[in-house]
Amino acid sequence: MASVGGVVIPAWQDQSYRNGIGMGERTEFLAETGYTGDVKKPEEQGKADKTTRKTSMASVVTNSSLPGSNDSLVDAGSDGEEDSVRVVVRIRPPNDLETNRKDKVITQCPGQGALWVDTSTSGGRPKQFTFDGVFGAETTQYQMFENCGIKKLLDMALDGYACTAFAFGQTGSGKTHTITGPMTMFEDDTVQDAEYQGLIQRAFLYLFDSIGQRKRRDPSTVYTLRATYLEIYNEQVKDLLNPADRSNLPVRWSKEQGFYVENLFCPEFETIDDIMAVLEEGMHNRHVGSHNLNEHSSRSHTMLTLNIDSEMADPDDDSMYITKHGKICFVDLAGSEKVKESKSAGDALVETTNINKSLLTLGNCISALSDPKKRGGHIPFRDSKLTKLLSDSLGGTGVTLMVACISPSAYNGSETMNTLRYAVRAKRIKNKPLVRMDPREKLILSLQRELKRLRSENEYLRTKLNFPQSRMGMVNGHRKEPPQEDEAVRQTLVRRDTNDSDSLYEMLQEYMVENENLRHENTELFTSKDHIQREQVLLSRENDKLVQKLENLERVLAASPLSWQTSSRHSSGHSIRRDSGHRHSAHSEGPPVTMLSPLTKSPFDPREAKNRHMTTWPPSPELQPRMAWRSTPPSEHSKDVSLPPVDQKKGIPSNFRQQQARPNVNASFPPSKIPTKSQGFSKLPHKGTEVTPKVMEKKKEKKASDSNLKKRFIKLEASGTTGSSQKQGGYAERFQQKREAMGKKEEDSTASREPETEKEQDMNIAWQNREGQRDQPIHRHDNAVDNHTPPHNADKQGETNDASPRQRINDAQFYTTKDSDALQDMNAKLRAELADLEGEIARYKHVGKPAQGGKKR
Ligand SMILES: Nc1ncnc2c1ncn2[C@@H]1O[C@H](COP(=O)(O)OP(=O)(O)OP(=O)(O)O)[C@@H](O)[C@H]1O
Repeated sequence: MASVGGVVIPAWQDQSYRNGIGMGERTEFLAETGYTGDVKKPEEQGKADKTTRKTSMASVVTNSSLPGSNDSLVDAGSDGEEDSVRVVVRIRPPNDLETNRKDKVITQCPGQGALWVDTSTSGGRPKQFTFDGVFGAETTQYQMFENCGIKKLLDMALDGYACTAFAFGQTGSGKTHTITGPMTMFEDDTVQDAEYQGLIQRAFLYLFDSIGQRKRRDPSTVYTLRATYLEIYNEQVKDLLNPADRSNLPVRWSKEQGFYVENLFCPEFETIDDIMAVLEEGMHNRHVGSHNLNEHSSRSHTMLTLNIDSEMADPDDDSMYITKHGKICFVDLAGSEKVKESKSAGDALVETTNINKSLLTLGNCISALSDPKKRGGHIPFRDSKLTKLLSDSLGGTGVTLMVACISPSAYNGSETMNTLRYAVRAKRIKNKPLVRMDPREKLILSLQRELKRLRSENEYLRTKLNFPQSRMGMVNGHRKEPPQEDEAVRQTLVRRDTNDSDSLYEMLQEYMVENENLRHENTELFTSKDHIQREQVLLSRENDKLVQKLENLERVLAASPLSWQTSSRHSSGHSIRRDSGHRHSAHSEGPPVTMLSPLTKSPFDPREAKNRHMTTWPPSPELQPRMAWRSTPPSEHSKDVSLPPVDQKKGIPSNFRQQQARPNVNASFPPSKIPTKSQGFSKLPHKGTEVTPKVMEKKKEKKASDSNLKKRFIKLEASGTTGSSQKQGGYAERFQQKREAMGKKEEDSTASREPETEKEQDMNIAWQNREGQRDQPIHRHDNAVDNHTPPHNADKQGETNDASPRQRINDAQFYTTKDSDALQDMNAKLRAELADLEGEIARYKHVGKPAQGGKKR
């Protein structure tokens, strides 16, 4: 970007030809013309620079985002970004007539897109304009092509956009010279100097060169070029490539194409010579006349359109081919003329009237389109064939470059001002460029992309929720074709004849059905995930309560003489003391339940999920010992299960409960899987090991004062009426012995159980950390539980359940059915444990009551 004189031009024109005056000359010019109105002080200019730079930068960003093969593919099917019509001005050199008259030159171009026009001769004040580029009288055809922005348009046409370059201005201002080169080039075969070639010929060369480069980059891309050449003469459309048929071709409208000319001859060409021949043919056939202002005056508007179809493999899916229909249209408008100046008469007068009429309509359309208030309203495109055919280029989905051609002479001052006013308005017109594709193909492409995204989302959710993998291509629960076949069919269909609309329609339907199914399935998965989260939070909470209750009971029992008494009754010799090793479930013949303390905090507490990051099986090392009782990973339980039907009321899979249920809890407790001391349990600082005989004694003393149980124990002790106490001595004595024995055992165990390996140390540290978290107040989770909101979501301020799908997927990784399995199992285990303890207590009550009441047999 460069900035001179308060005007900034976009980068694509920065190296443009400068044929204007510098800053010094500017002052001189303004002084000469007596103009002071718009002169800015240097500091004001700085501000203006910044403002303009901002706008221009935005424009550059828009420009650069549009072309480019991959970007445009991404944009296909979606609304394009708004893009202003580009307007450049070209000033022709004074002609012989003007030179002879010694007309005053009223135009100056200081560079950077600025144009000053001295209208003092017609009583006006000097005017300042800014365009996307201003090209002075010395500008060569080459410089014009390189810098006006046409190259950008050609690139975009190759990318599938509809592009239009047109020249407008008064008669004799140099439109034809700019678009095709001087008319004499086509009349006199001797004048074939490449130097005079206009934008069209240079564009042809550029296109062939670009296509060659693109083909080298991607040999699979196929380009097809076709051309049409028409003129609008006296409001009638004529085919310049089919001069034999001089009939008036109808202009029609269709939803897909917009306005188009019916029955136009549209030859395909493959070489640069062919297309040059097309141009020459058209130039020979167009209506040209002569009048006072121009010896070779165009009496019609001409349109040369190059259709560029490109078929290429979809970069996202090799089997899919995309056909884009880009085009570049060169429009050489007939010039407006004042009849009294041109002295037209007869047929020429009719021509002039028609030309002026259509140009007036064009002007009205431009005015309406440039006015934000009128833009959404009626635009009078239908008032002329010219505006009908230019409707897509103006305010449509095309990309447009306008070259305003003007004379430097003061004699043509008012015409020049008219042209420039239209140019200023045209600059305000916004288009929304879109890649042109077959609508069905475009839909297929967008459906394919959505399908791909939904599939990966579906697979991801299934993995995270531990559901069986989906079978791709399911339609209403039934596969239509195996995947390979599906691909082959798709490929065949895509490489179809364009008329094969049935195949396309079928394919479209299949994609739509599959996408719909996937969307539905994904919604169900998300719902399931939410319910799993809620279930887990509730389960975890219940587990905590159970553990708490269990601990209380155990502590009471451990501190009571009953523990000794009861354990002594068990032939197995297992103590209910947790650290004594094992304890049989009261209700099963299964292996003994492992120590309770490691479970006092749910290892799968979803409320800690954020810190855990346990997303795969097997779980993280610190969790493995506590999960070792599982003989098989949960995924194996559900490996062959298809996606469970969803309970509509609850929104969770109807067999979700069954999946989680463990009919025989102990059946999944193989003894071999019980964690041993060598697995790092002996050092775990659970409450059992913390309760040393001394502590227990203190606790016992404290609790004894207010515990009914203790009162009963005391009575029992005093009476010494129990069978066991009679057999083995007094309660207090036995209890003391037991405590001593246990304390010794624990000391031995602690001394001999220094961590042996690094892994074991890590596990112990991990466990200690977990135990540390355990002491955190539980109520920090309760809000989340009560609100039925996953706690980690609740932590985030202002975040609700309508998070984006991606966010929801990310959340899902912490809530798997593995976690639910573990929580369910633990719950069952804790309940069994509790029942066991309650059984113990009941037994005690049974034993204690007779002693109390003196009725025991
Ligand atoms: N930039 C230029 N450099 C040199 N000569 C030019 C330039 N522009 C125009 N001319 C000459 O001026 C004359 C008129 O130009 P041209 O025919 O292109 O005008 P026009 O705008 O197409 O007019 P009309 O609307 O009547 O067709 C031609 O002889 C042409 O060669």
